[in-house]
Amino acid sequence: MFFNQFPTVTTDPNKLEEQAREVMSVRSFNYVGGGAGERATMAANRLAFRQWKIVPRMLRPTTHRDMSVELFGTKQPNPLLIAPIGVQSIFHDDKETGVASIAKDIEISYVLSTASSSTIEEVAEVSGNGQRWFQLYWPHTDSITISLLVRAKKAGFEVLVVTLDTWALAWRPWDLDRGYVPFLKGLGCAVGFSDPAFQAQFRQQSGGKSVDDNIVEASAAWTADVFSGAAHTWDQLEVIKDNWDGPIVLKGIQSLEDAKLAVDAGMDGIIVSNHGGRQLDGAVGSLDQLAEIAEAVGDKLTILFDSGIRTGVDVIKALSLGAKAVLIGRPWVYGAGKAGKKGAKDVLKGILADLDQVRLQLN
Ligand SMILES: Cc1cc2nc3c(=O)[nH]c(=O)nc-3n(C[C@H](O)[C@H](O)[C@H](O)COP(=O)(O)O)c2cc1C
Ligand SMILES: O=C(O)C(=O)c1ccccc1
Repeated sequence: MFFNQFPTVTTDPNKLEEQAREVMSVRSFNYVGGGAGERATMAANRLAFRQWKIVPRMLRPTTHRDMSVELFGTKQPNPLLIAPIGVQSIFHDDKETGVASIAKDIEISYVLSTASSSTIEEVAEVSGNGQRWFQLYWPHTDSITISLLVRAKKAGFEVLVVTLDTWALAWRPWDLDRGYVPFLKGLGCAVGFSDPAFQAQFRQQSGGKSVDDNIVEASAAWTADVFSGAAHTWDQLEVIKDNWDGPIVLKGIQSLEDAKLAVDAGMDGIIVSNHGGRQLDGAVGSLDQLAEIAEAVGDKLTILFDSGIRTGVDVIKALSLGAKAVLIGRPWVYGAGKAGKKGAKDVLKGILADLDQVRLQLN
């Protein structure tokens, strides 16, 4: 796969961020480019990739470079997924619906975040028969959780991803210094604001007010339910299991102990991830945890990986260490920041093309 015209974005993974910074507003760029604390875990994520190196082999056939993979009974032509990334409207005008539409075009599975600026139903409509998963930021009110799950199922989202590492946003200096909390202004709240159970709760708590006419208050109520800082616990996964008919994947697993608990809890998959170093600064590089976890539980549930993937070689390294597929995060947001959904598409097509070239070199 080659680009036969100039791509909208640089093909150099190390220039992508800089190119996005030139055109994005400072606050939007800082939101995606920033991380927790000193950004030490962000650095550790990349260092972990650098520490693994490949030993090439020769004189083996290269015509068969199929990278397709079957995830939860559905075959996809490549081992990539689009990581759930909230508040797309602060990065580009095409929002989640735009990114979901290009995901369908290039046959990469789309994972929709609860913190989106498009609704579940809007994304389902553009996604059509494209493969789509729903990422849950797990509300504290069960009726709201259940309502989100019912909506996602009805809209054709096949796999549920439950994120465990973000009960509140971490200490992120790049945002804090500018007092930037997008969802307190209603940005990235479309999934919540369109939810009948949340709307009913808000009406009751606010003495009959509607969400649409009271965005600031509604944002505070939504954030209090979803990002209160209070974690759920392993036993509460029953609520989700009872209300989701399909595979469940836990996102944010970093320790072998938790991977084993996920097996005990009857989960179908885990995403070995540290949220791209955005939550716990000082946490280990995500790739450093992958091999141990995959060796211990890789035959009991599906292992997926994210945090730090930038190139085709990175994908190969994560697969070699035991991931069945990987999620791509910041790179496509930088592409979208530069050139909307076309930019996101070119970044993802670039990673696919790079991956194919790497596969060719590997023989
Ligand atoms: C701007 C931004 C927003 C994110 N929003 C979400 C989200 O809504 N839900 C979620 O589970 N993870 C979210 N993540 C984490 C990503 O899904 C993924 O774990 C992370 O981006 C991987 O790190 P990398 O992009 O450095 O490779 C977000 C990440 C970024 C950069
Ligand atoms: O910024 C994030 O990492 C994230 O996960 C998130 C959480 C809430 C709203 C938007 C994004």
